[in-house]
Amino acid sequence: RKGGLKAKSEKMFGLMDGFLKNDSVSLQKDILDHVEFTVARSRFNFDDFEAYQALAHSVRDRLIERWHDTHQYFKKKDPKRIYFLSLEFLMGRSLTNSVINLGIQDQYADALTQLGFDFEILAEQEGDAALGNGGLARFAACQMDSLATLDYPAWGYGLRYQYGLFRQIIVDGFQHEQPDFWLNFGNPWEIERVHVSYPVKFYGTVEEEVLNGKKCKIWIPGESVEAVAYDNPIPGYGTRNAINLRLWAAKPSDQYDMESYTTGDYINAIVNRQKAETISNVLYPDDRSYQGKELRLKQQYFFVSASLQDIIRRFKDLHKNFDEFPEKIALQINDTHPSISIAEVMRVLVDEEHLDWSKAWGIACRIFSVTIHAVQPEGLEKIPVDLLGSVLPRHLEIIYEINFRLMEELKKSFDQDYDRLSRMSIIEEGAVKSIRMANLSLACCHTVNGVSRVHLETLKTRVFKDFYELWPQKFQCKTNGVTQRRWIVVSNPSLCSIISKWLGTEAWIRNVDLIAGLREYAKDPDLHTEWKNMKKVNKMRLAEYIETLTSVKVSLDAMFDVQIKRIHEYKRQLLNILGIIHRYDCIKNMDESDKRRVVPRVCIIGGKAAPGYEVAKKIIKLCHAVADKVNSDPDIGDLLKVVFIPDYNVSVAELVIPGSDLSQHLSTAGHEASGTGCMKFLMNGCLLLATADGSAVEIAEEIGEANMFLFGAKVDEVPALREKGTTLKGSLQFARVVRMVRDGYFGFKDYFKSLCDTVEDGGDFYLLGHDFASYLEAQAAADRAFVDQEKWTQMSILSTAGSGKFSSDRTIEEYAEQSWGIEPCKCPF
Ligand SMILES: [N-]=[N+]=N[C@]1([C@H](N)O)O[C@H](CO)[C@@H](O)[C@H](O)[C@H]1O
Repeated sequence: RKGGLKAKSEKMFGLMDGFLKNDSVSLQKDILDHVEFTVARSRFNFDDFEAYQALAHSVRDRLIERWHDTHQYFKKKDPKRIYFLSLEFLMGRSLTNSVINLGIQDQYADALTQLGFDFEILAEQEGDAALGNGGLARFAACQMDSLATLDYPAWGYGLRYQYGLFRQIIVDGFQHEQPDFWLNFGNPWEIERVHVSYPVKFYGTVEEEVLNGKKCKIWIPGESVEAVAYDNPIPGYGTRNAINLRLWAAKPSDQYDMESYTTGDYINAIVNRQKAETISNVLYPDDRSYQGKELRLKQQYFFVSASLQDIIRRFKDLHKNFDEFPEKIALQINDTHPSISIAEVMRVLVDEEHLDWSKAWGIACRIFSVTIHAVQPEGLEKIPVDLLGSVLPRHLEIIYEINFRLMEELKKSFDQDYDRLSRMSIIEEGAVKSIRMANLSLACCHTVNGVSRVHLETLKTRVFKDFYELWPQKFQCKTNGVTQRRWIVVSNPSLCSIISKWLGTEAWIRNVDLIAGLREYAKDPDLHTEWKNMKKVNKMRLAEYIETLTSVKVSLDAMFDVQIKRIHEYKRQLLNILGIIHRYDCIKNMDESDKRRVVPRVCIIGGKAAPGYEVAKKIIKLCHAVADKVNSDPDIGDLLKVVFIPDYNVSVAELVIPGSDLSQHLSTAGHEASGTGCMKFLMNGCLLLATADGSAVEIAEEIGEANMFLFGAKVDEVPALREKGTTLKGSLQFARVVRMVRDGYFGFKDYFKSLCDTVEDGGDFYLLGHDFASYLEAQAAADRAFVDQEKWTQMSILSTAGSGKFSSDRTIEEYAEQSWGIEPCKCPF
């Protein structure tokens, strides 16, 4: 059989005429072949979208080629693998990133030119894969790019939502949500693996029976759904490695309950089967946490069960003994969303592989690690016991057993300290008895990661204080990072060329610490000229986009001041808008000579509000109401323009960030676990105006506080300030601008009343009033700096030069060395 197989593969290899060719002519041939044979259009008559589809399929061929070679090699070397489980992946577009990482962008650009097409125009045909909400989801995507580029043997696992994050439509300044039919015209970047599918069980009961003299539990499920794999090759940059992001879609299981058919209840059977498919239908659109939604729990267990069945099958292909499991597998769960996987591993090892409990638990504790993205305890997931008991009865039993043994262990250290025991319990007593998924994760995971140094301190001293005092060794900091491939090379090619030119190498794209080499040229006038021109080119592109979308004409000489992120009270977009009202009010009361000294601004805000988040939706409306007033006021002209960019997503970020001069990160200190948008702006030489919160603290250490504009209460000052409550008075300017909104200066007086109430009369939980004065000072400092364009350009260059730490490559290397214990496994050919 071995001989036969060997002969067969030699024959196969013989037939294969080597690797796909990437010269322009070969690419032209492949693209036209896909027009005719994949898109099935005549090669003499096809439109831009069909050209894009054909182009995408020709790129996909090259991804698949590397995907195969990489996985053949992983199989051969059998290294320890990292499996990254995330309920969300915000991938964005794939075309440009793929051809750049494959290293064949120029060849494709030439091939298309020969065929009479423009690469950039075809790239615009692609829709975003928006399978996530915000930072946590994009963090997962950046991680995958770095895992591939650094040649780590890694897999990503998630859900293939039929509908991605809703499209944001703005009507009369109000947000409306539209479903995101992202799969309508197919998805060339995925490969449906009909042969890779697993049954996933739900509901039912748990029976006990004796097997070989040992009592064991049998779960009799009530429903079964089929999980089918869709593979998305993730190419590394400057390497042949291409790893896999395997997303699961729910299909009706092929088990026919003949019962219903015989009774002619056919329709019902079909409806039930369709119900099964809904599990992977839609992404929950809220960046905050979810308490007790049945479908959400089913989504979490669905992808966890399918992923673990797939992981264990792959392990068993090469290994017989589960003692080797922790040597070969590391499991990273992205926040607590996949933490039901801990109970699932215990169920499989104990109930199906018949390992005894402590052996199984020992294995679980050696394979799992978790990244926590939330800061506030109320942001931590809890699942009602009744719900879990109904959907996953055996898992509830297992979690009770885990908790029982945890409590027994804790009693050894904290015998009478019942408050601590109840705080650390995985089971939360109370009105709604619930499972604390974070406590389950902390009880099992060998490593618990915070996403910035400030965040980890908050987890150690507040959120998980009890667990930190018991297991300090588990708590590690892995400050987030973003990939410079997408956030410089793909989205800002002119900056990419400048950096490579002045560093005299492109090696920084794989080894970003080299970017610090720009520091020595920070005052170089030639670099300043090129740098300013690069920013101008990107600002022109952004200005055109703004005019097309909102018909607002903006001046390129103005400072482009940007705040783009999910709309949330703690991110304080309202502080930005109240600052704009103050600026508007000041200009209105200026005489012409004063106006000549005003630094013109274009204030750009963008972001989606969770559909049910009324306060956030009011903030979006207020932004539009202020924009309508300011932009139509002849006294203001180009001194101030306000623009809300609708439907903010990864592709919009790739256009806005390179064209930004100043970006705002205004979270009340202690509320932003990290923030990753700030890192993308930093890489693109955009100056930061920020509170000392999350990763902004580490950014200030890397570039120097003098190269950014910090303001506001510090993390350790906030609790005391909140104590002050009503006595805490905002500045006069603050009271004035809130009054203008409350009095209906921008209209919608009644509608904005509750919004004003959130920041006045002692209700100002996020301290907008307290921080307003220092916020205006920081804004004034930014104005003064912007006037001195050489100073500003120097600060901009030093921002990019100091951004190396915030590459997801550094983040991944830390996870690999300190958490996962994995080594690179580079595909040789
Ligand atoms: N969920 N969650 N958490 C977040 C973001 N909202 O997605 O994760 C992001 C990624 O870790 C953080 O940057 C951000 O501060 C934090 O709020």
